[in-house]
Amino acid sequence: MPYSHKEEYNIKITDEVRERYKDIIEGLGEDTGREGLVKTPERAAKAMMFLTQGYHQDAEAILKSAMFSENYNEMILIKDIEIYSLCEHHLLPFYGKAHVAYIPNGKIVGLSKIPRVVDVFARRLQVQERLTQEILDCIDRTLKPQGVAVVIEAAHLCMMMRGVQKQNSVTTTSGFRGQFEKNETRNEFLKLISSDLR
Ligand SMILES: Nc1nc2c(ncn2[C@@H]2O[C@H](COP(=O)(O)OP(=O)(O)OP(=O)(O)O)[C@@H](O)[C@H]2O)c(=O)[nH]1
Ligand SMILES: [Zn+2]
Repeated sequence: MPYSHKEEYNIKITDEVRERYKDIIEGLGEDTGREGLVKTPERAAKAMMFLTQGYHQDAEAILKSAMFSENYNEMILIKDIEIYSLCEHHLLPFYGKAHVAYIPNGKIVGLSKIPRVVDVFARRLQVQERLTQEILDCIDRTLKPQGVAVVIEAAHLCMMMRGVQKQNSVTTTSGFRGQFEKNETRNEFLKLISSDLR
């Protein structure tokens, strides 16, 4: 069966990334011919393609695919969304939780679409601040809610395995728009994300 344009593109890029990984592994002094490493450049290329697939995904379209008119004017909070991203400085993972809330303005969105949007932006080379902002902007622009809030708490392997080697530090970033710029709403959101209720 002939490959589609997208599949052909993916195969070409994976081939190129595989060859670069081979160079890197050999540059580190390893033998890419030994049994355990023969398929490693290919596996690593596929893993990296998976971890950066967000470049080829459209977060706005994901939200638009499940927007429904609904007269609900309270906060909707999806908390503890696990995130795995790659720090753009060291290409090492950072991981943790995202908490996303919005107050609708006539439209709600299918619940699963929020974590999907989080993944689209997490699966790119990132800094935590931009990841937070991109999720916030996308929901604000597409859903046009009365307010939106995003908090991300994450541990960075580049600060744990190397560099300053701090094992327990957690970085928190946040963004608030519309109603969440008011202290009362923001505090309600912050209280809800700190509760253990599931
Ligand atoms: N603001 C921000 N910085 C990040 C993030 N991920 C990694 N970094 C930081 O990016 C910085 C890069 O600084 P450099 O001095 O160029 O790199 P480096 O010599 O490897 O720095 P050290 O990690 O301190 O050893 C480091 O301070 C990292 O901690 C992130 O998501 N946001
Ligand atoms: Zn880093």
